[in-house]
Amino acid sequence: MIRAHSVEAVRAAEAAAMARLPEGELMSRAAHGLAEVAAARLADVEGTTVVGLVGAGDNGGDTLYAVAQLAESGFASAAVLVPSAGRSGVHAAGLRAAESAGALVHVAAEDPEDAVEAVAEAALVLDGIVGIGGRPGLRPEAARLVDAIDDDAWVIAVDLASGLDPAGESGEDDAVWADETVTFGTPKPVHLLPAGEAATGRLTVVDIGIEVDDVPAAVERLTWDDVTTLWPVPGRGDDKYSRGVLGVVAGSEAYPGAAVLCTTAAAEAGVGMLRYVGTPTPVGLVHQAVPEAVVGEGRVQAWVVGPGLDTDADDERAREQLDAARAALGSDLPVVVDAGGLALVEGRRGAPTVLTPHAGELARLLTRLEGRSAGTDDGTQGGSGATADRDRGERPVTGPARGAETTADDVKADPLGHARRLAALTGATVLLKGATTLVVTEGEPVRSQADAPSWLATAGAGDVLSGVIGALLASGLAPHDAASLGALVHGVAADRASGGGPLRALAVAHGLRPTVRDLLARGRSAPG
Ligand SMILES: NC(=O)C1=CN([C@@H]2O[C@H](COP(=O)(O)OP(=O)(O)OC[C@H]3O[C@@H](n4cnc5c(N)ncnc54)[C@H](O)[C@@H]3O)[C@@H](O)[C@H]2O)[C@@H](O)CC1
Ligand SMILES: Nc1ncnc2c1ncn2[C@@H]1O[C@H](COP(=O)(O)OP(=O)(O)O)[C@@H](O)[C@H]1O
Ligand SMILES: [K+]
Repeated sequence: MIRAHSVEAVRAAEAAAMARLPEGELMSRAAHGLAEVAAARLADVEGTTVVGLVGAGDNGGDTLYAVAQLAESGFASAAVLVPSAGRSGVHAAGLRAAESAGALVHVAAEDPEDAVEAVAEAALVLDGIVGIGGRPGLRPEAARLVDAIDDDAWVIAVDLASGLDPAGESGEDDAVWADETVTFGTPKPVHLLPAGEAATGRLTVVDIGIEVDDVPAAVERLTWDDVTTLWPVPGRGDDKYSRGVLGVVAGSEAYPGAAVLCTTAAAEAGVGMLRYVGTPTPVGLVHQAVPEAVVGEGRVQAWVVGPGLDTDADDERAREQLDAARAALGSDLPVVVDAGGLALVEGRRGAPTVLTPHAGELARLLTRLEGRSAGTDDGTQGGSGATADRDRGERPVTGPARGAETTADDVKADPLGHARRLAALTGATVLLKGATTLVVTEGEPVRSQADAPSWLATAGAGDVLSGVIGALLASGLAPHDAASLGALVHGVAADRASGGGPLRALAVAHGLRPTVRDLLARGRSAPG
């Protein structure tokens, strides 16, 4: 698992490390690690000129020492001092080190043209304008220098790309766009969250000796190794029931294919048994595509409700199916709610729940639930779960924008904030789909998965995802683990099925079995 820590946690760990290490040791380790990465990249880029953009804080200090080391190693190195205070505005000892190593120094406040020219000539740029002490955005004098960076230059962000919000909460257009980020001690939230991930580029973590293993993470990302630990593997004593039965209420006369995609995915993910509830056309298709599935209601350990569900359909079979969907939502069983099922969510359930909206669905659901919470309804889910919620006195629905409309663009501008709002409103695990998929559960570190190729943005891919997560929930995984592990394996299966080319959702579903097999085999062959 990759764990990112908040700025506060990093500062506390840094203070603890500084108390037991000689003065300047942490910065020296950071600068050394940075210079080593830069030297390795210089072997690959055309040209050998390195320019460090140096801001007022310790991020600029790291950069000055790295420029010094690169100059000593024989690279044509320069520092461009960004602050309006010029020389006196940057890390003094770092500046002395850079100058005595032979690096050129350009002071933007004294000769802006000369500074811009120096930046434009660099084959490799170290962005040391601001790090974890930075506020989002770039000041005009910094932006001018950043604009001068050559398109072909390799840009290494020092700790994080300047201009980004270190917490990754607010997006920022005015930031350095790095090819690569060299960060110190531990990743920061911005590196893993949609607001900063693209501008971060490749991420390298340099160990500087700060200790954060026991500190709760702010953001987590599951890696392939986690599949070995988390994936439910049957044992000798298991049977199909003990492994978990999944009920799927999906598909409709309007969207029958969703039922095939969802049940195929659950079967490919290795669920113990599948029950399917639907209308005649998808029932026929599921019979053909997934002969393992048993049609009709019965005892299950978890439900998937919603892929391809047509909540406007009004014939008798459709009404029966919608009744089954509402009963699942009103039950005390774990449920994955996707697509059409989201329209049936009335607020808190008293049982484990994973909501899997994309940005538009999340916006619609928030608008509806927050509109309701502005009125008299207490927002709890109908059925037996609602009674249980009220009896336990769960808190009423609250939200910052009660009654206001939320749009898909609002969600895209602040995915994490909106996913958190829906999680707070419903008590559910919210999986917000996108290039980076977020999994938010109150009281848990946010999980962020970015395993899939852009080709996965194709119709039906979400139906497959809900089937995988349903299979994991039925086997007993907690919603937070089921959702994030499901997103990881779905993304890896998509990547393998794509191989750099077009993808269809059914291929992702069929890729699940070999993907899980290979990820588990990888764990078995790993040393230790
Ligand atoms: N915390 C740690 O464990 C370590 C930190 N180190 C480095 O120290 C950095 C943090 O240093 P600081 O706390 O000095 O903070 P920064 O260097 O990140 O930035 C603070 C300075 O930048 C200015 N500033 C803030 N936002 C700005 C903006 N948008 N445009 C222009 N200027 C802006 C502030 O006025 C302040 O002078 C880390 O990112 C890392 O690079 C390393 O030296 C090693 C260890
Ligand atoms: N740009 C992208 N890169 C990678 N994955 C993406 C991208 N855009 C969407 N996805 C993924 O593709 C899937 C699309 O699901 P969804 O929008 O529900 O489609 P559908 O409703 O047609 O099944 C989700 O798993 C989502 O995370
Ligand atoms: K930086």
